[in-house]
Amino acid sequence: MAPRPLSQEEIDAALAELPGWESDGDRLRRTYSFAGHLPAAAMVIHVARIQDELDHHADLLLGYNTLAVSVNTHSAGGRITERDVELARRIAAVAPAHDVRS
Ligand SMILES: C[C@H](O)[C@H](O)[C@H]1CNC2=NC(N)=NC(=O)C2=N1
Repeated sequence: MAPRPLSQEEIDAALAELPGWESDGDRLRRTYSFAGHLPAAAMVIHVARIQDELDHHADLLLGYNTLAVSVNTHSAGGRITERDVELARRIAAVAPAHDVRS
């Protein structure tokens, strides 16, 4: 069964516990900055492992020292669900180990 889209109140409550993450209503987003390119690239691999574990996959855009993460739930028509919040929480939990600068 497809997960249920979250209400705006549920999204706001989730974002209150996810510093630096934001939403345009249809996606959860955050851009992380790192000390250089290799830390940013290593974060991609770490996020990819989490995504395969959760079977839930964000769009990732790797820059020189940045990684932009943007996620919604395809099976919910591109809306935000608890699966997106769970992925964001997992990413937020590992980010400090990658020398995030902002
Ligand atoms: C078959 C597989 O479980 C689905 O395609 C998964 C994979 N990753 C996914 N990722 C995202 N962001 N949304 C989905 O609905 C989704 N579905």
